[in-house]
Amino acid sequence: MTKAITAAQMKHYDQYTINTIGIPSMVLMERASLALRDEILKQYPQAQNITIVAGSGNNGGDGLCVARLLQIAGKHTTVIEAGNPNHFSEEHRAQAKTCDYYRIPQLTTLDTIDSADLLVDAIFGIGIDREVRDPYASIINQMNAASAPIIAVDVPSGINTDTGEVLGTAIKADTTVTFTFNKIGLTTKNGQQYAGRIVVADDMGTYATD
Ligand SMILES: NC(=O)C1=CN([C@@H]2O[C@H](COP(=O)(O)OP(=O)(O)OC[C@H]3O[C@@H](n4cnc5c(N)ncnc54)[C@H](O)[C@@H]3O)[C@@H](O)[C@H]2O)[C@H](O)CC1
Ligand SMILES: [K+]
Repeated sequence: MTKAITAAQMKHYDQYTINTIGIPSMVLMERASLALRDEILKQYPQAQNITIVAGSGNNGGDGLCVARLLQIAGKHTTVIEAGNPNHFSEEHRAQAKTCDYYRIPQLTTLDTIDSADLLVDAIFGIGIDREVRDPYASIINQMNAASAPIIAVDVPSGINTDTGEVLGTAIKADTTVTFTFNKIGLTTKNGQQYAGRIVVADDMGTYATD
């Protein structure tokens, strides 16, 4: 049984790694996204048109980062920015700038949700802290209704990381790639139902010993 932790424990490990050990957050983000890219290429090799739906934080930052990595790997990637640009995290902003150089479309329209071969859920990760409302709720519902499989980044958006409960509405993922350790919420019956196949990406550089 692999170890499972809470959002607070994960944040502690991340902050310790970044602020005490000194591995930059962007390095962790790149390494998390490389693990995510590898899982996507392994599990969905046929997917050519991949739409990444990004929230405003670092879960969205992972999404923008993997959009670039997948384009370099020969995929056609499109980002849908679901978050408020005024709330973009520093890392999210940096990843969006990189996507500009790689000419990756960053849209606010939703029609590529229905035409994609694969959807990447990068809306919310361990930072979710309240009920999901519009516009996110309707975007999540549209993603769940689409024909494409969904791979969730770290935690299916809308699922409480610690309890597995649905915060209003949540992504029903085929696969979830969660970073460093599994999350307690994804070991619950409900969490597993929404996470689908869980892959723990455990070598992305976070210093995680107590
Ligand atoms: N070592 C690692 O595991 C790393 C993980 N990374 C990724 O970072 C996210 C956590 O990022 P964070 O910015 O803290 O939060 P989120 O992106 O999950 O949430 C974004 C943002 O959304 C706001 N918010 C929360 N709940 C709601 C809601 N219901 N409605 C609207 N908005 C909401 C809140 O303000 C949050 O700030 C982690 O999951 C990984 O994907 C890093 O990449 C690096 C290493
Ligand atoms: K997510």
